[in-house]
Amino acid sequence: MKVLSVTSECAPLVKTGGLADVAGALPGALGPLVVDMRTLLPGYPAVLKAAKNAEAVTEYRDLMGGPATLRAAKVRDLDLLILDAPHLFDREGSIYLGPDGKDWPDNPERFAALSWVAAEIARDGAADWTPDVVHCHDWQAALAPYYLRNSDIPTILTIHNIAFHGLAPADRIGPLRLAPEDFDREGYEFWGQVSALKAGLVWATKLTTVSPTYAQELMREEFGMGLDGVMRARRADLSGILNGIDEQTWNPATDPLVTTYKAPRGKAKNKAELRRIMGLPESDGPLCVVISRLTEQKGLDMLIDALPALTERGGQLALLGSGSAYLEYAFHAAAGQPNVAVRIGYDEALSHKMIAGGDAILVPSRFEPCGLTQLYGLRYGTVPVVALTGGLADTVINASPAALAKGVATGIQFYPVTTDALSGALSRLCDLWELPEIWTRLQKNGMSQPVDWKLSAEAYASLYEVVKA
Ligand SMILES: Nc1ncnc2c1ncn2[C@@H]1O[C@H](COP(=O)(O)OP(=O)(O)O[C@H]2O[C@H](CO)[C@@H](O)[C@H](O)[C@H]2O)[C@@H](O)[C@H]1O
Repeated sequence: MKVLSVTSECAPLVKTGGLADVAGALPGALGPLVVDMRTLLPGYPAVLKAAKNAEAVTEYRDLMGGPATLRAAKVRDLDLLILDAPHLFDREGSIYLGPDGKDWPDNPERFAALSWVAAEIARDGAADWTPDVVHCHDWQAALAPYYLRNSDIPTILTIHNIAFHGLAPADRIGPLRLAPEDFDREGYEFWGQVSALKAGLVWATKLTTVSPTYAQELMREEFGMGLDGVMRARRADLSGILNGIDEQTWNPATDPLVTTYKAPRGKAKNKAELRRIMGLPESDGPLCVVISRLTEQKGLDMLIDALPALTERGGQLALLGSGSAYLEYAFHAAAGQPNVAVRIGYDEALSHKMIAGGDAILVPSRFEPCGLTQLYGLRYGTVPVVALTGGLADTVINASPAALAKGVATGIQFYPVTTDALSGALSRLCDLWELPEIWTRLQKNGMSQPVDWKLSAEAYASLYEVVKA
């Protein structure tokens, strides 16, 4: 089975969020299932630098406004096809945002070009390789199923986050190589604009998202971001396949970035080190960590108001994140308290030290397609405190009296997703922290819960067989 994975980011080469982790881990997870996956990725400067010996395999004279070259390279264990299009991708800084912090104005063209080339590879092959299935991720790759609409090549679109639609004004229909007759409610039109994501949702052979609960939520108005009707119409083709984590990178027993451990007591050194790095004093309460993009989705504005429920019981917070100016400012201000430490920025190495050194990890998201940091938390014996939504609902077993009695709980869930309920969850956390036997049980249960890719890779491999048949 040959599968072309089409993505705008891929760890460890280029990452802004969880999409990169998934795109980077899938090929390795699918290898043992005899799936030959190649990854089509934009030729950002960091990618071309990492793939210095990339070989040119196809030239395009005019790809959305300039010439481009498709290059093939192997970087670490990833088989890459890199779209080297300097007019679209040779830019320093963020891969999606210009220096003004706003989307690059030509983002629609940049990722339409990626999708167009995916369709070309699917039709004509590249480097003596032709995929059986095209697996697209998020809006950046969602035009590929549309460009392949008149072929019998099967496509899968995975929704990592339905909040991002890839909208463009209607006057871009021509430049984006779209057929004007499909600009309607049944097609890629969304309230008078072009929606790349909707095109994929309508034309892909199958749709997936990254947890079973989010698959159900997407069909509801509260979560569908205006596309719940499309999701309901495609209900029969939609499934939820839970993300796993890459255990080569995230394993407390082998992680080179932390003092390694196999049992919860091994966390003590990491906790002391984390306190030192973050400048936090000794304290009796639980040390909670957050590693997150700072956006509305992640619900961290509620955490600012709920913090007293933690700090008044001796608890501490260490937060690493970046994003909205308002939240960055609010957390800076919160860091004035002695038991709160905040790092604004993106720091992969620190994120490992935080997961290893924290007692608990907080993920109070308003919606969460899957969520990866709670999975890291489980693996590292860092008890997750999560909102009851999406993949957070599917991956954590709430410490209810019944689950505690049975000895199966792995964390704390709260609902509704409000400041009061989050405060309540932080109080429960402090209660459980004061019961060391139960606390250690939670940690051990989490550490032994499978969070790797095995089952999910099998689910993707079966889906590839279904669409290919
Ligand atoms: N400041 C920082 N420094 C270092 N590392 C940082 C960081 N901020 C975030 N990260 C890392 O980025 C990743 C974020 O992944 P998540 O799944 O939590 O959310 P995201 O919303 O980006 O992903 C979307 O796609 C993924 C993948 O499908 C879904 O799990 C998720 O629900 C969906 O919203 C994690 O690996 C995290 O450690």
